[in-house]
Amino acid sequence: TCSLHPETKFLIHSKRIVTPNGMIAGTVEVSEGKIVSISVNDGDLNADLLPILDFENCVIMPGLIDVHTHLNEPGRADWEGFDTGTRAAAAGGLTTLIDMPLNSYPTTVTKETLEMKVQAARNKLYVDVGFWGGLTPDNAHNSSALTELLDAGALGLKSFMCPSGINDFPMTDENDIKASLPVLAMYKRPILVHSEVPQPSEEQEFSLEQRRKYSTYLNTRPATWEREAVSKLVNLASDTIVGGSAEGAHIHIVHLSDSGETLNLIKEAKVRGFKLSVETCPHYLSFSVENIPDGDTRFKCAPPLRSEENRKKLWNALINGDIDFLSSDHSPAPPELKLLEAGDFLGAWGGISSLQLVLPITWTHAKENGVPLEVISKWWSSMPAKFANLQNKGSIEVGKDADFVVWDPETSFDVNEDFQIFHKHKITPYSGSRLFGRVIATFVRGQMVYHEGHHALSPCGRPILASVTENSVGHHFI
Ligand SMILES: NC(=O)N[C@H]1NC(=O)NC1=O
Ligand SMILES: [Zn+2]
Ligand SMILES: [Zn+2]
Repeated sequence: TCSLHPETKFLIHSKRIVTPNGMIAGTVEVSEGKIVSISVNDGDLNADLLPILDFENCVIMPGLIDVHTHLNEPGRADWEGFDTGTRAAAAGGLTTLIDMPLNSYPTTVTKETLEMKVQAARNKLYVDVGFWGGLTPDNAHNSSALTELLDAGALGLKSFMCPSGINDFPMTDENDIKASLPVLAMYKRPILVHSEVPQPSEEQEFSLEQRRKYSTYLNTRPATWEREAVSKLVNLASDTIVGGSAEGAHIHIVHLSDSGETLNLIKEAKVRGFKLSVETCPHYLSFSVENIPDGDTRFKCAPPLRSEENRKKLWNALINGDIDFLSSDHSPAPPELKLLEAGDFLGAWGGISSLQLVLPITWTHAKENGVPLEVISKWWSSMPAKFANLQNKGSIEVGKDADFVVWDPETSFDVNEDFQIFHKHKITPYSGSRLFGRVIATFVRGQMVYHEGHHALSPCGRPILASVTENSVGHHFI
C-alpha cells in the first residue's frame, strides 16, 4: 500500500533521464529502494526478467529536495501539517523535505522537541523528511544542549537575525550565532540564517490605503537589512576557513532577495574561501514589486520582493552560480491571517505558499532563459543534497535511493480551480499563472508515491535523522 506500483524490483525507462553524466536515453534498474544499474539505450538489460515502466519521452530526474519547508506540525497543523505538506510535495515531484524548526509549537530547539516532531510525523509522511534544529539565545551558549539536539539527529541549525513572527522563536544576534559555530564545526553541520537585521527608522503611521501597497511594506524592510545581516555573517564565516577556529562549520544564507550589495558581499566571501552558501526562492525569481496588485497579501514574504531590475539580476546570479541553489520557503498560514479582505500588507502573515509548484515555476522561467533541465536538477537536487549531507540522495547514480520525478516539461497547465492543489490552504500567489511542466509520477525509495493525481494508499516516507557516522565522511559543500 506504500506504492501505486506493486514491484520492488523493476526497470524504469525513458528517452530523457537526467544523470550526473548528462541526459541519457536509457533504463534504470531499481531493487529494494535503491538504484542498482543504469544502462544507456537498451543496453544489456534483463528486460524479459523484470517488469518495466516505460515513460517514453517524459523526463526522469532525481526527486527534488527542498531544504526549507515550514510544515508547522505539531502545534500548527491547521497551517499545513505533515500529511498535506508531504502529499503536496509528492504531487510536485519533491521526494525529500527538510522541515524548519519554527511555526510548529513547540519549536524544534531541544532534543525533546525534535523527538516530538518525529513522533508527530509518524504515519503521515508521503516523502522523506529531515529536520533542522532551532538556534535561539536560550540554547546558543549551552553547548551541551546543542550537542544533544545534534546527537538526536537535527541536520543542522536555523536562526533568525530579526523577529521571526513566532514568539517562541526569538531572534539571535551575531554573538549567539558565533557561539554555535564550534559545536557545528565538530558535527560538520551547517547553520542556516534568516539574514535580515532591522535598521533604525522613523516610527511612521500609515493609512489603510498606504498599507494596501506592497511598496509601503517594501520600504519598511529595505535591502540594507539584508546587507547588514550578511556583513555580520561574512565576518563570522572568516573563522570557517581551513585552519580557522570554526573549520568544519558552514553558514548558509536562506532566501536571498537583494541581488545588489548583499550578493556582492557573499561573492567576495566565497572568493576568500569562507564556507558560506546562499539560496533563493522561486517567488524572488517570479515576482517584482511593480507588478503586485494593491491589497494582494498572498505575495507578502520576508525579505520582501523587490524591483524588476533586482529580480533579473537574481536570475543572472543563479545562472552564473553566485547563488548556489533553490528552496521553497513554503510558509503557509490560514487565510484569515493573510488579511485578504483588508489587504493590509503590514498586518498580514508573511509567507508564500508554493511547495507543490516549485518545479513548474522554476522550469517555466528557466525555459525562457535557455536553462537546460540538467541545471534545474542541480538547483533542486544535487546541490541541496550536498548541502544537507544527504549522501543517499540527489542524483540518479548506482547506489543512491531510487527517488525520482517523472514529468512532462512540454505540457502547460493553468493554476485554476481545475488544478488540484494538495496544500492544506489553496491560496497561493501563483493562482492564475500558466506554468510548464506537468508531474506524472513520483518515486520515493522505489515506491511510486504519486501518479496522475493519486497518492499511494499508505504514507511510507521516513524521517531522516543525521547520524554521527555520516559526519565522519564530512560535509564538503563548497
Ligand atoms: N516564520 C516564518 O515562516 N517566516 C517566513 N515567512 C517568510 O516570508 N519569510 C520567513 O522567514
Ligand atoms: Zn526566513
Ligand atoms: Zn522560512
